[in-house]
Amino acid sequence: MRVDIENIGAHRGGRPVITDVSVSVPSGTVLGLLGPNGSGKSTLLRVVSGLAAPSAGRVRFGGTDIATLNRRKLAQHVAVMAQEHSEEFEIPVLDMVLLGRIPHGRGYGRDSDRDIAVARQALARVGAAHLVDRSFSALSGGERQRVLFARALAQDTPVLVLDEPTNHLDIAHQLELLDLVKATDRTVLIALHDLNLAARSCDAIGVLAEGRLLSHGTPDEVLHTDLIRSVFGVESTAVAHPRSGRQHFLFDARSPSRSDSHDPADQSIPTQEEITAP
Ligand SMILES: Nc1ncnc2c1ncn2[C@@H]1O[C@H](COP(=O)(O)OP(=O)(O)OP(=O)(O)O)[C@@H](O)[C@H]1O
Repeated sequence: MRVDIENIGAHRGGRPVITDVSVSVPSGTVLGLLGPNGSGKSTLLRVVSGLAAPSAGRVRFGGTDIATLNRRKLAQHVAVMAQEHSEEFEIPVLDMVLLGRIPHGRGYGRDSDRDIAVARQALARVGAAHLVDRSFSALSGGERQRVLFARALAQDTPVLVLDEPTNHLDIAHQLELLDLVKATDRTVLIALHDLNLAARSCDAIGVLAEGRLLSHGTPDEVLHTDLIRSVFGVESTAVAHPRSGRQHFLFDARSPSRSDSHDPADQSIPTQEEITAP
């Protein structure tokens, strides 16, 4: 299902934090949102998932303005994995994942055998089948992230909105989650902080800075050392990955103009030879 974000503006705390953002995500593709802390990624994702109303513009799923969908219909279209969530849910993991099935139910009552099968399958897909009988509140941060991702998968929606879903995950589980995201046929919007993981996992990248979409395109089109310097204030070196040939960034130092350090040694940027020397 195609997602169209059209001229979105959004306020938080009475202040404009998103200004005139337009971007389309073709059906079945992954859009990665990158940008410094506070650049508006979560706010934009809240608007796209219908959790917050925009102050301007509209979001369309498959051509339908999401403002016209009731809560249940919306939840049948989009599953959200938010950045912040209550840490102390004293409910079994299976029940937590079954919450994702509510939009498909006919009302309150027993979960169907199919709902339970879908929930168990989702837990297995994220490598969390062994956690099924544990209490959610007794899980580690990374385990909780995986269970919440399973809940989003179990919701079985054509659109997935994931706000920094790799938080707390060890590197193996980061790669596993992003590979699942990449392999899914759903349309995915995902906020990430790791530029290299984003380039590896996303079909397109959108870079937000101060609430505006500064750049949008394929990872190779968007990510380059000048953009990383101007948006993140970091000097970097692009190298070709020895096996995949894919562009990879090495982060060398904060840009001198932004660095807190006055020691020139802290700001020296290694040469290509220094980086590639064995
Ligand atoms: N509840 C709130 N009330 C007031 N202002 C808020 C609120 N939440 C966020 N903001 C402000 O809105 C702006 C955008 O925040 P947002 O969380 O969307 O950024 P982000 O790019 O997701 O940041 P991060 O990378 O740190 O998660 C920031 O200036 C932030 O301080």
